[in-house]
Amino acid sequence: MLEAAKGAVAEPATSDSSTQAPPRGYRLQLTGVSKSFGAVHALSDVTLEVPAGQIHGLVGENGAGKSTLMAVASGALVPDAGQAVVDGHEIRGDAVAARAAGLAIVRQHPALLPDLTVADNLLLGVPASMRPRVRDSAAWARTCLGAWDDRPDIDPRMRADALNAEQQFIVELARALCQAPAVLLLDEPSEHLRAEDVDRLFRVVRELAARGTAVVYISHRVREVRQISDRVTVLRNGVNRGTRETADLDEAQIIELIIGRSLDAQYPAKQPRDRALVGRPAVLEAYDLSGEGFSGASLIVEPGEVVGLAGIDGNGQAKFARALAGLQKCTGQVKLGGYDARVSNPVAAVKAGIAYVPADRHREGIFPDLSVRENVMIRGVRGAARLGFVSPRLERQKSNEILRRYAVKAASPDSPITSLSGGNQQKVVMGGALAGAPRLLIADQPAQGVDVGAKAEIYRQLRTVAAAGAGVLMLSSDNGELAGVCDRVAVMSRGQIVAEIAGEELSEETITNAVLRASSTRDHGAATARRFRRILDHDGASVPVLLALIIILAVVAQLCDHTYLHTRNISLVLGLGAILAVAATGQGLVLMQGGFDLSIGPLMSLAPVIASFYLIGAGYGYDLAGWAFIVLATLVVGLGNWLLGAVLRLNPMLASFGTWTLLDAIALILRPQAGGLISNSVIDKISWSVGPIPATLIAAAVVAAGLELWRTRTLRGKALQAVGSDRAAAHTLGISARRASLIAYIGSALLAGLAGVMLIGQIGTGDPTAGESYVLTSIAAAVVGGIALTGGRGSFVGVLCAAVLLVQVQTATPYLGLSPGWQQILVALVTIIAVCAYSLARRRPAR
Ligand SMILES: Nc1ncnc2c1ncn2[C@@H]1O[C@H](COP(=O)(O)OP(=O)(O)OP(=O)(O)O)[C@@H](O)[C@H]1O
Repeated sequence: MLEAAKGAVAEPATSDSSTQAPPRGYRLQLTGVSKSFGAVHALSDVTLEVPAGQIHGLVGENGAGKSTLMAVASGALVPDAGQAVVDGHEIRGDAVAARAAGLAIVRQHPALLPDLTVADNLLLGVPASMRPRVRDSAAWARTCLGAWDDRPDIDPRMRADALNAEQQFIVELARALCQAPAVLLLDEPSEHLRAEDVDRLFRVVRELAARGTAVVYISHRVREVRQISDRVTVLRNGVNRGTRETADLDEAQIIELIIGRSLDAQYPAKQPRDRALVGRPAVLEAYDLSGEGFSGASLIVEPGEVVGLAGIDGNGQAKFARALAGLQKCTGQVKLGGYDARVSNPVAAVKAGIAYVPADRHREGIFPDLSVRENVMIRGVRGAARLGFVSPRLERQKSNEILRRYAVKAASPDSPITSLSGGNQQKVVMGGALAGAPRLLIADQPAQGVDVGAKAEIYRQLRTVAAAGAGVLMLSSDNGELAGVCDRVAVMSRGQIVAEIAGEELSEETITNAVLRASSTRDHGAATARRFRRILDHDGASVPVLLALIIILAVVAQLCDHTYLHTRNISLVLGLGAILAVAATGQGLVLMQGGFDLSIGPLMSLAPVIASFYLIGAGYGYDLAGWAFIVLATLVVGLGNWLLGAVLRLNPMLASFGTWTLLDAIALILRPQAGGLISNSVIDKISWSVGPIPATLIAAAVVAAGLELWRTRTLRGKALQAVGSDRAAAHTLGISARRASLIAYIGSALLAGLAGVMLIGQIGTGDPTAGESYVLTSIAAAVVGGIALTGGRGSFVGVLCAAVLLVQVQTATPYLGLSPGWQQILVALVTIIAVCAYSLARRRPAR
């Protein structure tokens, strides 16, 4: 096994190292593994053993159980029966233990945390013993990525959701490779890679195997499995159908083992176009189309024709196709069926009869909250609608027909789409698009991740749709597939169509030649725009803007009324700003991990209420009891919110609404009306200030800066963001969501308690409603400060600035000559503008 030192990455194989004898014995042993999901038996008594240095192909139809088996091996799933052993360590549903034992997995759908940077994703995804110091992570990540590509176009500071599917996959791959794993599981690794990168992958995999890594290689590309693997295991319906030496099998035999019968032909026969279609206007005429990534591209698709778009990824073909589907702006002329058409947006494109199947199934293809049936019908729903009404009977009938035709393996049509295997999800997306009887079908990687049997069915359907008079534009990184299915293939390079191949000339070789001969580009354009976007995208980008707004507002208010910048007024704004800042920081902590806390305001009220009974100058014992009760109350509330939200899994908003009501009631029982004077010595201590700067603001700044450091410089801080960013991916990486929630809720309650204590300095009495206004303003300040309501990102220093700004907006209105009603209007305006600005800055261009 490669030596992977802390903070280092695996050295690329040298001729010396590759000649070392690999360690003996099985590095991966899966014995008698069974796993069911309800009525679906995903695995039944499967045994798979991979010795050191072996590359083991794992093949089978969609839904055969390959990914489930790998999930058991990697600790993501607990088997119902059987055992998984990685390099001598038994693994049972513990991803961290599997990783520590030397297992690395490259999943079909990369488990990346979208709001975190590439460097953070790499850092959190490797075993603890290999992690560098957090502040060295960017340089370390560069080395990790460099192990895959010596000129990586991925900046470790980019957020994962800014990467395209191929780049995301490369990050997942780099994460696995830099661990120098004892066992490497590759689940359909070539689906996201360009042809030349597949060769590189093979090289890397062979080097790892030569050093003793046991590799499991899952793929539907039988030719690749034959090329790379030493032995091959076939799974069918969750059962191991046998393990053989790969060299003993040819492609046809492997296919036969996979589908249980021989496949007549992978590609359908290309019938000549129906005579009736000849002479009809072209389905698509695109003239001189230009947009981001392509220019001057012209293409015609005749009725009955399947046209392919080939080219090295990043040469404009995907963007050209998206522009035709109305998903990207472009100039030029588009005609559909002989008439000028506007495809300026997807609604117009769909109305014009264009159906688009995206390459990125997870981001744009499936509707994860809907069932299999709903996902099928949502694309082809027009076929089941009469006068705008959808007939449930027809919908059921049509969706069942499509599920049957593509042999979609699902427990029931009403199961959630996310319970389907990756390839079955792709079949649903394709089946739905084809059912919509489009005039022009644009399919980007239509057979991605689909098994050989269903691939053949998809190809047949593409030809059938065309034969019926539609036009098909197909994009694929597999030139063999383009040659097999298309009548004509256009090759794109540097955003332009540089060649067209048709008829007898059309073959995998001619396409590959044309692609390689064309000078290509890899989308490095718009680097400046990307740099600017990265600046905007930075979590701390809000801070200078908010500070500038604070100064501008102060100057304007001072110009309107020269008493505005009076020391007392400054002190008041900063004092109130500090209270809101601490409350909003607590709110931000919870929001960042994907929760919500409505109990902050009422908990703030409780502090002065408790203080009004105990902190009244009645002696040391009373003081001690008062402070102890305040701390205890915050801890109990924090723990309660955590139990309800993270353990009992109640909706966090509803759970904390319950706590809010309860706390309100307790405060009102203790003090039905404001009363009870808190001792002056306590108030004086809280209200202490340095010139116009209150001590509370200094405390708020220390809290914000401390949490900011914690968030950016510690693994716990990053883990909290990871949970908010994508709970499922965080779970896969072995990050405990419960622990992150506990930190967030306890932290939030403690900060609410601190804000309540600060409130004592302002009101000096036990007011049971004093904190009420902070329920919503704490959320507003957190959002204006840049914390995403969806979790995963934001800046605590931004929250501090936003709190001061919001208080300043409220206090400046009389100085600006506005009536008190304007206070709320201005706060609402600032919040809405901030939300719009953040969502624009964080919007990702579709890829
Ligand atoms: N979380 C889940 N809930 C319900 N069913 C599931 C779940 N995960 C997998 N399954 C089912 O288990 C079976 C095996 O799925 P698995 O993802 O292992 O197949 P696969 O061989 O990897 O397929 P593909 O080649 O399409 O990726 C499928 O029928 C799938 O629908």
